[in-house]
Amino acid sequence: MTTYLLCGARLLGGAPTDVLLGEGRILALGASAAEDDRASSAEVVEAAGLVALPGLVDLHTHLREPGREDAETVASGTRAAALGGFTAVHAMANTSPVADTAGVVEQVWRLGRDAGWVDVHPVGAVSVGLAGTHLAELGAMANSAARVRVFSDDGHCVDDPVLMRRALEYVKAFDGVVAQHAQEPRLTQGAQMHEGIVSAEVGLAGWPAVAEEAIIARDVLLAEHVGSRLHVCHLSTAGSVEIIRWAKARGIPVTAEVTPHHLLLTDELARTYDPLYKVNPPLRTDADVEAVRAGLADGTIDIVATDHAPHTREDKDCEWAAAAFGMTGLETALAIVTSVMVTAGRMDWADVARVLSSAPARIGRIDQGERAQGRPLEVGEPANLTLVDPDARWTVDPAGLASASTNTPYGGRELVGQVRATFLRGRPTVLDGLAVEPVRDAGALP
Ligand SMILES: NC(=O)N[C@@H](CC(=O)O)C(=O)O
Ligand SMILES: [Zn+2]
Ligand SMILES: [Zn+2]
Repeated sequence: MTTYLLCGARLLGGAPTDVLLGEGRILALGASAAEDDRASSAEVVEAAGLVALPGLVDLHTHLREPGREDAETVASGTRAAALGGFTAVHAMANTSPVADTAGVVEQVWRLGRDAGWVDVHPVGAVSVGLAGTHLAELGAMANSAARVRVFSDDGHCVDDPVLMRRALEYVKAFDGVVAQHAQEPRLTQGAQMHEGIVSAEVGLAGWPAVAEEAIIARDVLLAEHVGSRLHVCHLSTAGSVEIIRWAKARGIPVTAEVTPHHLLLTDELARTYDPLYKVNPPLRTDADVEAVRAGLADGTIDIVATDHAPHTREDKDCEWAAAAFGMTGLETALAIVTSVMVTAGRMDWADVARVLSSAPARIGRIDQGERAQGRPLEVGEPANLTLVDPDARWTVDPAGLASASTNTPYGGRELVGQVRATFLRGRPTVLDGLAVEPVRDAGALP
């Protein structure tokens, strides 16, 4: 088997170190790496100046297969993920058919394994058909080959408090987590964008912050009541950050995610009437952006998740009100976190490794190793890692991205931080910023 010697990589942004990868694992670090017998035949990867991070893990990706292969497939979306530095993604359940049975989650898991770009961990639906009335077969999905641990009706809110309570109780049996799309449906009927000064001025129906905050407040209390893990998807308001901060101080087992777009963009962009900026939850105000940045920096918000939501031209190239909600994000996520948090001095690379790898891996229960304990990149750990040029400036070209859909809101924008290489179990899926080949080794290491 080929071994790879990464020369002079800065582990988590530290001093330059050599890293030897082989047999799917990190074989050696530092001076011993180059001296190791197994390094003599290694392929050398020049990594001077590059930061080595543990392979990124996305807890929230829409891969659209089965059902909307015109927007994305497991193969196209996971190739985009590898180019974005990811080695694992959680595939959301709002497919067609919905991933609400063991059969569908196993299908998605197999498609991911066959594609070989990243590990695909299917998310199971909470309710049958995402309809919000009957609990899906959570246990069967958990016990399937896909080993589902994250359950979500994402795209829809589990608004019935009794169903939410039952789901929280049920997933305890297999250490699962319910990931809530927090949106009070009655408060957001017909809503098109954040409710505020801009919505009033442009004349689009408003989506009040309270529609998100009311559900999060209810759900943290439910999680406390039943003693079960709750995860809050794509939190977007200052008030939501306050509620999570309060809940954590109280010891409630809640985790929260923010998307790159909610860390960067605001509702001012709706003035363009360009549906590229139409997303659920909506882009909020400057004050909200500042609150989610502060919440991420102080650990109130646990992770960054992309909510990569590819849509076809037919679904996006139309007037605002008719367009689908969602934007792509796998290939720009790391650069936005770098630009907004690292270059700005609010987070270091160890923090990036936490919010984009170890914390999402732990929430999704996808491995029990050092990475999940927050100590990635140790000898013996799976060789899932990403090399980033921390200073590279690049301009986003929608046509140059690998996703099958082009609905990125960042076209023409200059970002800092570029993925140069991604390794999945010791094999490169990306080298020199280009996709190499998938890893077809039938799954995880023993
Ligand atoms: N985020 C979005 O705007 N859209 C998502 C659904 C979701 O994440 O709620 C989608 O599936 O398109
Ligand atoms: Zn959602
Ligand atoms: Zn989503």
